[in-house]
Amino acid sequence: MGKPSRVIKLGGSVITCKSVPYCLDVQVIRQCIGELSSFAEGLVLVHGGGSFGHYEASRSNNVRITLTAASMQELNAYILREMALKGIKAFPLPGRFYSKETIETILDYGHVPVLYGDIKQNGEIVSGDDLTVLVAKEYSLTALFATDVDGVLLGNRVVNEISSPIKLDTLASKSLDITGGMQRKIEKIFQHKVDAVIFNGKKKGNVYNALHGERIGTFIKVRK
Ligand SMILES: Nc1ncnc2c1ncn2[C@@H]1O[C@H](COP(=O)(O)OP(=O)(O)OP(=O)(O)O)[C@@H](O)[C@H]1O
Ligand SMILES: C=C(C)CCOP(=O)(O)O
Repeated sequence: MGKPSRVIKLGGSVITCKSVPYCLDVQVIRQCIGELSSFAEGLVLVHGGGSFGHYEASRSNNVRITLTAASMQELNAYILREMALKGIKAFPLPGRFYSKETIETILDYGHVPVLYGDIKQNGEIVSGDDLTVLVAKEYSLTALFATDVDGVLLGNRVVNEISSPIKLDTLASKSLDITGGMQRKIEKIFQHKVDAVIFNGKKKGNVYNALHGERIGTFIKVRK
């Protein structure tokens, strides 16, 4: 069975303009997909919700669940098409259908599984952060998180390495986020005991460098 060799999440803050509803950062999406194309073999790609899923999930109306699911499907379809344009065989796996077996089957057929943050019928949100740490844990991989900041910031400076849970001074957010942002991401990484890298995915070369195993951004060292 195909086993993943790398897992990376392109955060919603990277692939969308997170403060503007339904706004894709097309140039950055193309740049990221171009950079990850050299690592397609064994790759698991996850993406977040940004101003698609977070926008719809934070509105209150009686079709919130429908629109949240639809917005994420729409964002995912865009990512899949851009991957296809680069010749990458990619196949969607909505977060609500996550299973290790499905990932391995998609890999067996020679596709890159593209998982994404999602909503279930009962309204429960499945965060792309959870999916990323689950895959990293299952296959003992380092979870790579591309965001729109250079790493974890403490007093305006990027922390190079974190080896115990920290409480962040949360930066004032200009955008909607219903899954807990950077603080929850770090908590989930420690809860699931996976190593992780948090870096700026908007900057050219960073997705390539992270997948290549270079030290960029913040390294979260959890495993002994
Ligand atoms: N101390 C901090 N260090 C770094 N980022 C922080 C901090 N406090 C808040 N943030 C915010 O965290 C954001 C990144 O986390 P967020 O979960 O929003 O990203 P994402 O995973 O790309 O988004 P999505 O959930 O849409 O996929 C940054 O945009 C930044 O403003
Ligand atoms: C808001 C929705 C539907 C997805 C959340 O996924 P995330 O952006 O990875 O936290």
